Amino acid sequence: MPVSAAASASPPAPHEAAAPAAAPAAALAAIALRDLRRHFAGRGGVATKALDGVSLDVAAGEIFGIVGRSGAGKSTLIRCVNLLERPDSGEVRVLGEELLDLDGAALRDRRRRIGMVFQHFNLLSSRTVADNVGFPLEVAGVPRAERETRIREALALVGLADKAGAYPAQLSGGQKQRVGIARALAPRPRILLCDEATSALDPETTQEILALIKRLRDQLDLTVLLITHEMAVVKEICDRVAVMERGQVIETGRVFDVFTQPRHPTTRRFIADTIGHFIPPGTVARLPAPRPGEERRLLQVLFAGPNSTRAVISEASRRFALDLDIISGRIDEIAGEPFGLMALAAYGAPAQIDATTAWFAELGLTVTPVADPAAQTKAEAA
Ligand SMILES: Nc1ncnc2c1ncn2[C@@H]1O[C@H](COP(=O)(O)OP(=O)(O)OP(=O)(O)O)[C@@H](O)[C@H]1O
Repeated sequence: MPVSAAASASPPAPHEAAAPAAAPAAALAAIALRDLRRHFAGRGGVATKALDGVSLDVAAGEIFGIVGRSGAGKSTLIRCVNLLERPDSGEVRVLGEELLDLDGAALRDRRRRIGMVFQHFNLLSSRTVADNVGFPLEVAGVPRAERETRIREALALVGLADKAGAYPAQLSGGQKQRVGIARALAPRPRILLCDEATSALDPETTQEILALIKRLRDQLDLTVLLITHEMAVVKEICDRVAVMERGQVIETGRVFDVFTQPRHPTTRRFIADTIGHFIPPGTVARLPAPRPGEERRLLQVLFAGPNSTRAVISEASRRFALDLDIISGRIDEIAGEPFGLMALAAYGAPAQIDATTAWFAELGLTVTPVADPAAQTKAEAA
């Protein structure tokens, strides 16, 4: 079925967040999933809905992350893309072709365009690095001379040209994962699926492997779909992200937009875990008390884009006749774009503080109230 015809007949992927311009048209999607459902029979006859109507488009050349807690359905979803897992219903279009319509030799052939990298590397311990990398080629019947060329090529791509004769037990975790990636690349795929590829690695090695995946995407023009339970991985390398919960995609969009303007409470929790605690409680304890008739409110302000915060804060103090103390602040980067996170203590009449937060929102700043421990203690005493 031609992709464009199929795309016009299918519903678009739901929950697409801001910046629709960044979302691919289904016709350009390297991977287009529509309404995927996969139920597993559970104990006592209660079915687990591992996938409960998932639709997604992954554009050619992008790194797309799927994030979710354990049991959200991520593994089931990624395994549906190469039909290691067959959905009960839905559509799995990869590189313009419906895979569910294929079987036998045709399906095996199309799967060679989809490489897969695993959390625990899945290397054969009795084989050398070169023989592990060449394994999928051997299975596909690629002649020896061609195999050797491709093995050399794949090992060079991951920086392990000198380890061809080593055995997996002689390698570090990061090197084993590089072998896993070389094995996925040996058949020269167009798509790379990464199933928690860095979850078994320490933070430094994780950074190295993520940088490698990004470089390979650029160098080979790959499309990468990765699943992870860590928003930090998404923040590091993904262009777009989908957040999954209980078999459904609950939010999707450009990584920068999802981080700076999360809409779903689960996404907010994921992001809070990544950005970390922001207002040190000791600092709050040392803040002055509000004057009579005034209120003290703690606010977290996230800003992205052109507004200079310093100018915004002094302007707000003048406009709304209130004091704004900066408690802490930092600049971070998501997908190469800077954003700032600041904690403020606002002192003034409640109506003026409300007007200030409304004005900040109008300027495109994301304002989140933070519980004031002093106010809580007072309320408890009353
Ligand atoms: N083969 C299976 N048989 C029965 N239930 C399954 C099977 N595979 C997955 N499930 C169930 O489907 C749900 C989704 O599982 P899945 O592994 O896709 O989630 P996940 O987000 O990848 O979680 P994890 O990171 O823990 O693997 C879970 O409740 C899981 O127990």
